[in-house]
This record gives sequence, structure tokens and C-alpha cells, in this order.
Amino acid sequence: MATIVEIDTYIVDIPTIRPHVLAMATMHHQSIVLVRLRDSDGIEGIGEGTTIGGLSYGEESPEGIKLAIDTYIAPVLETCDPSQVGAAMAKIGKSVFGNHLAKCAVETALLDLAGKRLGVPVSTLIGGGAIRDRLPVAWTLASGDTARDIEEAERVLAERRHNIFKLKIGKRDVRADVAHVAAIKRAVGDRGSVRVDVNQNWSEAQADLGMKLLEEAGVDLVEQPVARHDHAAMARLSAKHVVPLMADEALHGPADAFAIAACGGARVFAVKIAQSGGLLPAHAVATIAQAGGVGLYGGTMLEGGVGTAASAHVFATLPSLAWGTELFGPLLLTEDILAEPLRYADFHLSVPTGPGLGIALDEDRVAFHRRDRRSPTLHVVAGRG
Ligand SMILES: O=C(O)C[C@H]1C=CC(=O)O1
Ligand SMILES: [Mn+2]
Repeated sequence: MATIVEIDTYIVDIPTIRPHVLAMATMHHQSIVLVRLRDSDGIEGIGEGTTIGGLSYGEESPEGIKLAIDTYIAPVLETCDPSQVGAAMAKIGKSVFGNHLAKCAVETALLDLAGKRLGVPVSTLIGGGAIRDRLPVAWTLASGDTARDIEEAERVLAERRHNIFKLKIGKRDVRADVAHVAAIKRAVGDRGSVRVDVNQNWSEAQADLGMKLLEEAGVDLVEQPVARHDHAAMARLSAKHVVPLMADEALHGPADAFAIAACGGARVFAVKIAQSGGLLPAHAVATIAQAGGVGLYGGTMLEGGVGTAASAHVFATLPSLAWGTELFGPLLLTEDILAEPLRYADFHLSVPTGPGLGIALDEDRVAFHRRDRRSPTLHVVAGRG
């Protein structure tokens, strides 16, 4: 049996191409936690754990993800057969509660390693393989300025890069937010789909008004308008409005997916590998959605190239993906950390085809942006390095 002989985790900070304004934080850079595993045959697996806006989006921060892996997951991983990904994650789950982003990073690295060992893409190890080779990909307009957002939409439409737009709202008064969205929808017209993400920032009463006005403005989808735990309000809003409500922050794996599907809390799920706790649980979330008649959208935590490729492998296996994906994370960053960037063309992202994730890191770029580049730490498994 091969064993893991090296586990290296580090944070890479990359500036964004412009401020990304969300209800809970304005991003000027993205902090990506990379996990690199090496097994006793010298095969490497890479994973990514990424959140948004430090601790403002969810319970895990970049620093916390690294700590959870180094201190609590690595000692368990050392005892696992890296080719048995499900068994390894089950063992980790017995001693580490929650920490879905850290688990996603580790599971991604294990799947990359297993895929390379078997000579197959990660999609083949999930749900029977890819059934599509490219994915529709949305862009988020979130510069904080309506005119700048319209300019950006015009540019990416002209480049044939995106024709689905997600607008981040919830920071201002409901009517001011709706006026901003309506102006963008008027400019885009029938050339694209306009959707909004409120990131939990409305009360139920605000959401009731907001969804009505957004529907009148021609918006196609309203993402997580109210608090993630308020399934009852989500169900009432879903039943009342024609514009579909999409669950995002409310979904932290298969149990949430079942609860929300069962209570009619959302007509669409934003499936995220990070929030779900990995690629395999994300696939389970999608399966529950499909069984419950809930539509699917491939979500992102604004990951870099590694997490984006991992997500693409899962979404490529889904029989129906009616709402497309938002796997544009690498395009929001000033630099790519992959040796060969992912391919975006004709409103789609191509799913990588090589063994494992089908990607490689640009070692120089990664070394340059490493937060700890003056004092790197490497966890070498005792007696095995
Ligand atoms: O969906 C979120 O809440 C997070 C994320 C996805 C796209 C984007 O701009 O932010
Ligand atoms: Mn969202």
C-alpha cells in the first residue's frame, strides 16, 4: 500500500482585478489555501480550500483551514491508504467535525492523486464520469458602480465570454438595489440572463418586496435572499413568487439539501464543493436536488484554478445543469496560478481532460504569492520522507 509521505499546506494571496463588492465584504484579493500531498511512489495530489472575505462569509477562515489540515487532518491522513478516498474521508470525518472547506481541500488532493495513479480524470471517480465537456459560465458584476458594471457586461458579451450575469446586492435599501439591477437588465436586454445574490442580507419582508420588484424588472433568479437557517421563510418566499429562489449559504452538504428540498425551501440549488465538504458530498447534494425536482447551478467560492477545475469535474457529471455555473474565479484574479490557464471561450469553460484534475501549478507564481515565503513550513511525515 502506498502511503502519504508529505503534506504541505500554504496560503497564496492574489489581488483581484477590481474591488469585488459583496453585502458582507469588499474583496481586494483572494486568499487561496493550497494542499499538496505526495505519496510513497512520488505521485502528487493538489487541493484548494478557499473562502470569501476572511471570516465574513462562513465559519472557516483561510488561516483556520490551514490550521485544521496541519493540526487535525494531517495526522489522520498519515494513517490512510491514499487510493481509498472514501475510506480516508470517512476516517477524517470521525475525528474532525465540520470544517467543510478544509475537508474539501484534502479530498480534492486525494482525488487528484488517485486519478493520476489510475490515469483517469477526477470526473471518472465521481458519479460515473463526465457527460459534458464544457460548462456555461456566469460572471458576477460587483464593482459597486452601475455604469462600470454595464461597461463590464458589454465587454464580456462582446468577447463572447459570458452571457449570464449575477449581481451582488443586499447592501443598500431594497428599492435602490432594484434600481441598480433594473438599469443593468435594461442594458443587457435579451442578450443575457440577469440574476441577483443577496447573500442573506434581507429580512423576509424585504425579500417579499425585493422578489416582486426584481421579477418585474426581468430578473431570472434570486439567490439566498434571507438568513441561511430560515428554511421556513425560504419556503414561503419560494411558494409565493414566480422568480425562483436559489439556496446557497443554506446548503452545507447532503443533510441540508434533503431538509431544504423536503420543505420546498428553494427551487434551485447552488452546489458548491467547498460548502458541501468535498466533491463526493457535492455530488450527493446534486443527486438529492434531482430527486426532489430542484434545479441545479454550479456555484463557486471564488476559488483559483485548482478549486475551479475540481468543481468543473463534478459539474461535468451532472445530467441536468439547467442554470449553468459560475466557475469564473480565476478570471477575477490578476494572475493565474496554473501553468496552463483554464480555457474560457464561447460563453463556456472547458472541463480539463488529463489524469486527476488535469492541471499543474505555475511553481514560480505560487512561490511568489505564498504568504509565508520568508519562512515556509513543510509537514514531513515522520520516518517516511
Ligand atoms: O455566491 C456567493 O455567495 C459567492 C460568490 C460566487 C460568485 C461571486 O461573485 O461570489
Ligand atoms: Mn451566493
